[in-house]
Amino acid sequence: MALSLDSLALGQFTACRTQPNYFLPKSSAYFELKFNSNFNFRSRGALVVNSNGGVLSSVAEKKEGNRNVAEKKEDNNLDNELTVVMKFGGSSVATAERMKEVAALISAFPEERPVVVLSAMGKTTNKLLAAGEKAVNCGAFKIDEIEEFAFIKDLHVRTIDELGIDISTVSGLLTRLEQLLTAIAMMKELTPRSRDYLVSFGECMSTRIFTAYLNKIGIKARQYDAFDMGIITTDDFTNADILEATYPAVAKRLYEDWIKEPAIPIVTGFLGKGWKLGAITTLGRGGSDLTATTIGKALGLREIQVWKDVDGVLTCDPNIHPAAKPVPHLTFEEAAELAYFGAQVLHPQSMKPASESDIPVRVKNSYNPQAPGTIITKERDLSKAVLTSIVLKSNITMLDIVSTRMLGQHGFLAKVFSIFNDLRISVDSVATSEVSVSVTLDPKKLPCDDLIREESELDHLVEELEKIAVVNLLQKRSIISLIGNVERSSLILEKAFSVLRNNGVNVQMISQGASKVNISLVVDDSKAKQCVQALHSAFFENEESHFPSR
Ligand SMILES: Nc1ncnc2c1ncn2[C@@H]1O[C@H](COP(=O)(O)OP(=O)(O)O)[C@@H](O)[C@H]1O
Ligand SMILES: N[C@@H](CC(=O)OP(=O)(O)O)C(=O)O
Repeated sequence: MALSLDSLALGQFTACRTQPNYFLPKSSAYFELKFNSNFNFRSRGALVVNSNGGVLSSVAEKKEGNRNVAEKKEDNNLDNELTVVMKFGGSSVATAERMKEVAALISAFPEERPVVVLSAMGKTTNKLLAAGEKAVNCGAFKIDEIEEFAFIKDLHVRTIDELGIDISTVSGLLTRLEQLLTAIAMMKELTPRSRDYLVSFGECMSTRIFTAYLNKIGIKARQYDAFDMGIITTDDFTNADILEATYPAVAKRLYEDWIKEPAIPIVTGFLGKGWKLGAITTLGRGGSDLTATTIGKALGLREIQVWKDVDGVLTCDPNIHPAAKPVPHLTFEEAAELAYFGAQVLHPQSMKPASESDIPVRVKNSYNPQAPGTIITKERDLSKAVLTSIVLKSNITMLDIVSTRMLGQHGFLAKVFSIFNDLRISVDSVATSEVSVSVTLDPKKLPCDDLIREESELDHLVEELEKIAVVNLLQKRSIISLIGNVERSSLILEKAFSVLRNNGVNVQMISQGASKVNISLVVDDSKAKQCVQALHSAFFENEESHFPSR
């Protein structure tokens, strides 16, 4: 395949053809590059080209790893490159006033040149989903009567008025949103693909409004829809995974635009484009965190900041226990376990790109920017660490599966997990004995999108398992995850079981397994919040007990 390669806009290079360690579109080729870019930093990179020699994507990876900004300043004239990602969630951009605060935050760090990732304003995503559900049954001529649609229009038009920018910033999107809701009403159907297109309007509007405001106050900014910027995903609508081809694609687009005319990129969080169908996808609820860490990895930036409405990652969910306190420092592993086992503060997959590129993540409070927040890095000093945080995931289903001795022990576990695999059902935690295995699974992760099908999925799973085992299905359970220093697990368990015993709570399953930082305990939903409060009091507050006398 004759490939004619043009010199990159980034600079001259030498290229050698190799194979990448990730998915490559058909009839394309991958070249390792050694080139001295116009950014005056020596780096190597990768180039994906198609059979006509057209550059599909490229990436500039820093050879020296992540050096701090001060060091790089010595490499003459490096003060023109992007330095950090700043992600602002819905709570941080919920109103015009909040957007002004965020603009002030961005301009408060003149030495930084951020890539800004925004979520939809406030609870717009929830409102869009509710509007879509109502559109299915309301009739094509009654879209205007959907209160959530009216709320969305009013919020965005009012925000534009208060910021003093032109309504044309979002008028086209609002028209298309009404057309989409009408189409959903006519089809009487809201598919996962339509759902993703529907929610995308939230981030598309918030980023356009914010970009227009920044340019109005003299801060040069450029808006990007992530699905047109190189965030390439699987086609798993509502829960798509980022594909490796994203990193060179995003790097190419942002660096080339930055070279042509430096302007702060304002990128839609949460969104991507499926590589096969080319349709808009979303990264799972809270997915803007993953957008931020993905961009940080793609550009090899110094730090990824995730701005929230709390003073960092806390010792538990503040909605469960107001005494929750900020955790100053976490490892990527601790943060990933926290997020996976239910801490809404971070998207479950968001730590992976940051950990892979060893870029620190800082969780800050946009309502209290003076607070230090939480820094998340590869390692931290655990010498004084016992318990770091308590996480609660409710409404979990537990399965006790006892072998009927129809299979030799070696075959029992293999057969059990092959059934889960065949039904595409993921398992959260496992505890096994010689003749039984207990697993927990999150109904929200069942491969279906409604409650009725959820029950039938579970019935099908039990039916298959009962061919080789006696199955006990236990619903309305909670997993309490104790994230901490595994070297102190005996102390953690001794204290935790004392607290739970004093609360009259029976632990139905315990799992520590592969994770070195997480001990999971399964209890009844009805007791879970009380347990978290009592555990928090015992581990993070004064020593006296907070339990009812027994
Ligand atoms: N361990 C925790 N630490 C901090 N916040 C938590 C924790 N567990 C749950 N939360 C909740 O997560 C919220 C912040 O996450 P999120 O709603 O995604 O913020 P944003 O929309 O700004 O990205 C907090 O308001 C808090 O209620
Ligand atoms: N707006 C999307 C994406 C997101 O990450 O939002 P937030 O940053 O507010 O959690 C959602 O609600 O899921």
